[in-house]
Amino acid sequence: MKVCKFGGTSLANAEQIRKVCQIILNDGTRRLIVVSAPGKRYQEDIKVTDLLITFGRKVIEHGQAQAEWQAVVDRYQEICSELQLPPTCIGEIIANLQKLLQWDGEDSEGFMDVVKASGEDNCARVVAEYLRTLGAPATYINPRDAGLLVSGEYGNAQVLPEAYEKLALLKEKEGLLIFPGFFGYTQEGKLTTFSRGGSDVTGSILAAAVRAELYENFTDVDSVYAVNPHLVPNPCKIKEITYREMRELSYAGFSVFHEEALIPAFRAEIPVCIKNTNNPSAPGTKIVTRRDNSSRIVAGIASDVGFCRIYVSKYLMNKEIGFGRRLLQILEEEHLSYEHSPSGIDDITVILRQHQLTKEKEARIVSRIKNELHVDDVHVQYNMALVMLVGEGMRSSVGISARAATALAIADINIEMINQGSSEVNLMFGVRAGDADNAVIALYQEFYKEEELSLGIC
Ligand SMILES: Nc1ncnc2c1ncn2[C@@H]1O[C@H](COP(=O)(O)OP(=O)(O)O)[C@@H](O)[C@H]1O
Ligand SMILES: N[C@@H](CC(=O)OP(=O)(O)O)C(=O)O
Repeated sequence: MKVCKFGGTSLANAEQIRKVCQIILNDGTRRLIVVSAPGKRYQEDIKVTDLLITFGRKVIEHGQAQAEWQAVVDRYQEICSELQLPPTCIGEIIANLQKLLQWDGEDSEGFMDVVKASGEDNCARVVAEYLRTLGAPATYINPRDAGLLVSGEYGNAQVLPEAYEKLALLKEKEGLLIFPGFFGYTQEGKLTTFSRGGSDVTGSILAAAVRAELYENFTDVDSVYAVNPHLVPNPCKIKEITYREMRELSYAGFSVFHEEALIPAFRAEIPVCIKNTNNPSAPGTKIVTRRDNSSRIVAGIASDVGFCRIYVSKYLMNKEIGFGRRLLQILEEEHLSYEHSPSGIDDITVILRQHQLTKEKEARIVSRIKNELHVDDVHVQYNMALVMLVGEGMRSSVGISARAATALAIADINIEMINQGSSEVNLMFGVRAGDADNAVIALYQEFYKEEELSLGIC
């Protein structure tokens, strides 16, 4: 059995849904299908999930949001009528969406998750209905009935280990199973969504649970590229990439596959393939345990913005037992997660996602670090980007850091921090956010030279 996930771009309108259903029907082993909510139909369009978020926020703030609600209804109405689905289908969807208008004013975060999840839930109903009109035995599956149990952190659910046993029973069901992505239920029965882009996570969990022969993730590009295709035209295609490389690149900004989607598939050793709904015969990108890295040492280059760093210096820090622990404990007590912490003899930098910090929190942390750790200097710097070179082959290659640093110097980019992951699969540079794109381009030119591209090494 194959598990297939179709992203929002693959389900944006009736024409795309027709393509998706053809892909499903072309291969009898594609039986467990995960769908996202309809995505953008064109560049300036708005994804259904974003329409729903605007709707939910307005309901919370003003008690009603009729125009925003109608915008969501219109998207489904257009799809259902173009697919010529029986009127009961849109009737059921409108009834589901009407329930969202009757919020009782309690638990606004829980309400937002219910609102967001309705995007995938209704889309799964549409896809199942359309497949039935084509004569295929398709059933909509409710994640609660199927046992997709998750933790209760709204907007950031994590699958619970006990979910897998129940989900494995899906294998025994007949016909095509259409499963809405992006959400599950807590033990207490509360709907909770994964973080944004989380339908990839649902697909990976299901693939692991049913021990799928393959997890196919359908999107709108022919493959994963060595660099974001919006930054470099026609970048090198990645044919094979390891789970670890993909995990690092997803973390660092490859939005094509959710960073949390690798672990379930990896642990269950399920091969993953990223493919294009608009060009399904293209081989796509395979995510594998091992790859031959002799031809391509650097697998990919990514960047992400929105980081800040807390710089702390104190003479003889290296000799002070427990300094690092006490510093990180302050962050823990302030409910902050940190990403990295490169250090020197007398100083240490802690890098965080800056959305976690408010001005008040920053002031409190700085004052606690000063007063409790008696440091010489502490300051916070915002708007950093992390630029990451990733490749399993880097571990055994001499001179990668030197080449990267030289390329950045030639591009006149100031490196504010360098960090090499302990596994030596990644090399990370902290730069100003405004330099991130140029840094990626400079590194791409260094590691993917014209002549190599023309030799067909990519
Ligand atoms: N390195 C990369 N390789 C391929 N696509 C990338 C990369 N980095 C960013 N992307 C973007 O990811 C997009 C696909 O992800 P997403 O929009 O989440 O798709 P879906 O709606 O199918 O889930 C592509 O259209 C592309 O613009
Ligand atoms: N629809 C959700 C979940 C998702 O995975 O979407 P997509 O497949 O379009 O990235 C979101 O926009 O976050």
